[in-house]
Amino acid sequence: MREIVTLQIGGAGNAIGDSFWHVISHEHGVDYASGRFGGTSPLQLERINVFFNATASKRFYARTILIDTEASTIQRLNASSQLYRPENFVAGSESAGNNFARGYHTDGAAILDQVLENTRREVESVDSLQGFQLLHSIGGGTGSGLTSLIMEALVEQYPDNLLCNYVTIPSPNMSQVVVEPYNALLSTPALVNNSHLTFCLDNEALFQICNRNLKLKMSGYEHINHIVALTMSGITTCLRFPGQLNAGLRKIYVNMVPFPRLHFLIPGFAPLVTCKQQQFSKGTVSELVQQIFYSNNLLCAIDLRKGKLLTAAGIFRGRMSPREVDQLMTGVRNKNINNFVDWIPNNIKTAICDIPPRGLKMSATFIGNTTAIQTLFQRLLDASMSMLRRKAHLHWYTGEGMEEQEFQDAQQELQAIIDDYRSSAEGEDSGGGGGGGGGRSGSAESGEEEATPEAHCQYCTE
Ligand SMILES: Nc1nc2c(ncn2[C@@H]2O[C@H](COP(=O)(O)OP(=O)(O)OP(=O)(O)O)[C@@H](O)[C@H]2O)c(=O)[nH]1
Ligand SMILES: [Mg+2]
Repeated sequence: MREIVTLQIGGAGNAIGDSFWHVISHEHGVDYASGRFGGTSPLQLERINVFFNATASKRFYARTILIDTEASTIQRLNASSQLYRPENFVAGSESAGNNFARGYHTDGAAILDQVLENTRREVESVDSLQGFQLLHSIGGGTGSGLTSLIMEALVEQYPDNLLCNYVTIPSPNMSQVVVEPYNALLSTPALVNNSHLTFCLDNEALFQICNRNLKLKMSGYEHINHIVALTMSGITTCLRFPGQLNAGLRKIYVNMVPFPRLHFLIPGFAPLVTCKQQQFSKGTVSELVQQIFYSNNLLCAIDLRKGKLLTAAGIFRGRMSPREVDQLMTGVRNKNINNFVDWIPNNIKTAICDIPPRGLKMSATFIGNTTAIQTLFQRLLDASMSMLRRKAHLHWYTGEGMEEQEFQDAQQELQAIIDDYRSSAEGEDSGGGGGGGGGRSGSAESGEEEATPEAHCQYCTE
């Protein structure tokens, strides 16, 4: 079995991680509170070991390390579920206070050894590790600084395994902390140089999805995290259920990343509509295909039409015809040929899994590697540069041992990735080297389970 070890880091990383485990434990028939299997289909168990460990007493626990510089966030999770192994909680004594430097150099560094020790124990208990999945924000001090430190250590200790990051990107709509753009900027070098696959989860877009698409009254992150968890469940469908294209992290890497540096992926999800709107929808595969290419359904605040897709994938769930899905996806590419680079033929892939997510008859998850991501990076660069020019708030960082030069280096790295994406839109050599698309678009085998979606809405209580 090709197992994955998850590390959920900091406040956002742990909250999103918890939502993810909620969603996927249900899909695999495992009770979130007790960790006991109560499922009905052998398909739920066939690849459960990718994300869960089984105990001798037939209970399952999430193969995840829960990490934070402050204890309160992860203590709450410890109390809420037996899905988490008590030894896998790693907490420091004080939050990194929204400061990358404290996450990287002091408060975070103080718990690094324990993180690596717990990780080693999980790695040693599996048959054949495929990689790590790291969940974290880049706005917080722990999510940015400690994660960068952990990534450097993982790359050194496990050079043959892949690192996949699910990164929460800050938005002023969701957080008023002024130094978040600095933390995001300082996270760039580790993400560019050490991550193999980086899924960008932009709070700006998620805020809009809740307000505009779902008309939800927002208080806190609960709804946002649920949408993220549904999307992560979609992305990992092929890893967790048998017979799929992109059935491993490495396959996603090979199919989606044409050059090693250009590994920043934009996820999307459909349907993202209210129950009332759902009543007027025909509920067809064609609608899903249209929706996943709408910028309003992306978890990043970018406009797909302002760039070119290097690669794209659609992961469909529910009972549908693989032929129809393939034809519709190819149709989108043919109709919008100018929005796809012409130097990677067959750069759109599909996969189908019979088992729908809870509460839906059908769903589709999008993964896109698009040059339009420049606008997201430019937003982060501009936000940090306006403060950096005046050296505003810099003393919080230099006071913790950082040099001003580290900001300049990070800025250059962010500018370089913007330039790389820009030149690949123009068809020039991005300088990234290596990589390789390859593979024909394929569709998945059908599973056996009869879909039995429950009669409640994913997004509200209507
Ligand atoms: N999507 C989402 N974003 C969150 C959540 N919690 C915090 N954020 C965002 O994450 C950033 C703050 O990062 P946190 O993860 O709370 O910080 P941390 O990693 O714990 O770091 P410190 O608290 O500074 O030690 C801000 O941009 C918040 O808007 C969450 O549950 N979901
Ligand atoms: Mg925190």
